Amino acid sequence: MSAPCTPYAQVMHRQQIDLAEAIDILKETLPRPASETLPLTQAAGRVLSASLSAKVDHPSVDDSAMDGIACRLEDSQSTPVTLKLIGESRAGEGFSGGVGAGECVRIYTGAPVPAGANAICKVEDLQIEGDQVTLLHPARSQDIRHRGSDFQVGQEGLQKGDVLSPARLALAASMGYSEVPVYRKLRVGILSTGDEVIEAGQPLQPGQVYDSNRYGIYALLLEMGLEPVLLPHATDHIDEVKKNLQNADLDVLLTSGGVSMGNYDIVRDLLFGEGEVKFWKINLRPGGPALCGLWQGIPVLGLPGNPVSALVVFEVLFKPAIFALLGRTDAPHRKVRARALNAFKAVPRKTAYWRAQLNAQNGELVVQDLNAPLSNMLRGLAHANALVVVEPGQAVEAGGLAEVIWL
Ligand SMILES: Nc1nc2c(c(=O)[nH]1)N[C@H]1C(S)=C(S)[C@@H](COP(=O)(O)OP(=O)(O)OC[C@H]3O[C@@H](n4cnc5c(N)ncnc54)[C@H](O)[C@@H]3O)O[C@H]1N2
Ligand code: MOO
Repeated sequence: MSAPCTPYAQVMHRQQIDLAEAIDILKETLPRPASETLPLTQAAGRVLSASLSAKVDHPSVDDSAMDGIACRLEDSQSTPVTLKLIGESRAGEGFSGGVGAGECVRIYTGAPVPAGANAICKVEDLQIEGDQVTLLHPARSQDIRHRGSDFQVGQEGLQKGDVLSPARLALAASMGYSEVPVYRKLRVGILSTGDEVIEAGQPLQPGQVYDSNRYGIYALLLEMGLEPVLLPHATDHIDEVKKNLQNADLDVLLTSGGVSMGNYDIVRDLLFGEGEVKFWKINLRPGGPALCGLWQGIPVLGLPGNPVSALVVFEVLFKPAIFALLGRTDAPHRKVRARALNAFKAVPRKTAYWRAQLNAQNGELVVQDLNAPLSNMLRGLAHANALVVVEPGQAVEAGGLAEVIWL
């Protein structure tokens, strides 16, 4: 096979950029998703595309926090005291009369507090005989939940960019919404390349490698609430890549492999030759050769083929860019400082992300290397729950404090 032309040659010495700049450029390259309105049962995990204000007060009336009786506070402070039972207030159906001096009304949790009453005594503190109710302990005004004390009409309860967690979906319902505006899921294509890369489960010849990237990327996309579209794997021929992209109807394309300095790095050649390159190469280890651009109007992020590089670039570049694009109100990563149980090396001119285990030990966070430093060593990443971030020239010594992304 003859080597493909390499138009990258003119730019192979282009300056590398920092990760923060790459995140910004990628975000600007990605399309902002449209909104859609979904019923609450279909909106779990989606991102709100507009803020939601309460349509009602909650609670909608002053109601009881306890099953018991409602009475006047002033009648019930020196106990035991006996009051006259004059009626009942049930949740959904209040007592229409008022509570006067020496009187009380049976009440249940969530039922409206009748006019005249301003305290509740719970049933465990009562002796009830016919219409005579003896309070063994004083009634409490704190057991009344006031109208609008959770939220009031017009109050903003959820913000544009909030991810709809179970509790947020429940809040949307209690604010009066049966459907919510959310961003559409971006359709993200996954295309792995490489003559030596074969489908998992097939017999492996020497020199071949199973396509692990497509499954790691697929799961990461699902985890982020995006729609993965698995495209057929392409060998190292630009025409095959183009054929596999036909009619794919994608918002974004993630490729794996073919972005480095080899003669057969065809994703690089496709973007330099027929597309538009936004950036190529980041001051990052692993994942330095990552490439971003447009091909036929589709934003493309070219992930390096090395399995750890592909997944780490997704985590530290693609994920923050998507969060920024959607204006998500949560952070893409939890960042902590932890005591290093071993040294973590710095890499010249590059920010390094070392795969590690983060744990709590004797009241502090500690972090330990997984002894799988190379970017083909998936075993390390698979057992990591953290990435230790080491800036150039700032190696972390054993016993020192490390910056850690908690995965
Ligand atoms: N002369 C240079 N060579 C390399 C450089 C460099 O700067 N100068 N960078 C190295 C770095 S860093 C990385 S990372 C890789 C990235 O290479 P590519 O993105 O071009 O990927 P490939 O060459 O196609 O593959 C690299 C490696 O990964 C394996 N691979 C590829 N696809 C998959 C897959 N889907 N699942 C599992 N494994 C995969 C492939 O067999 C290779 O072993 O370039 C370095 N070289
Ligand atoms: O992206 Mo590479 O990991 O630095 O081998």
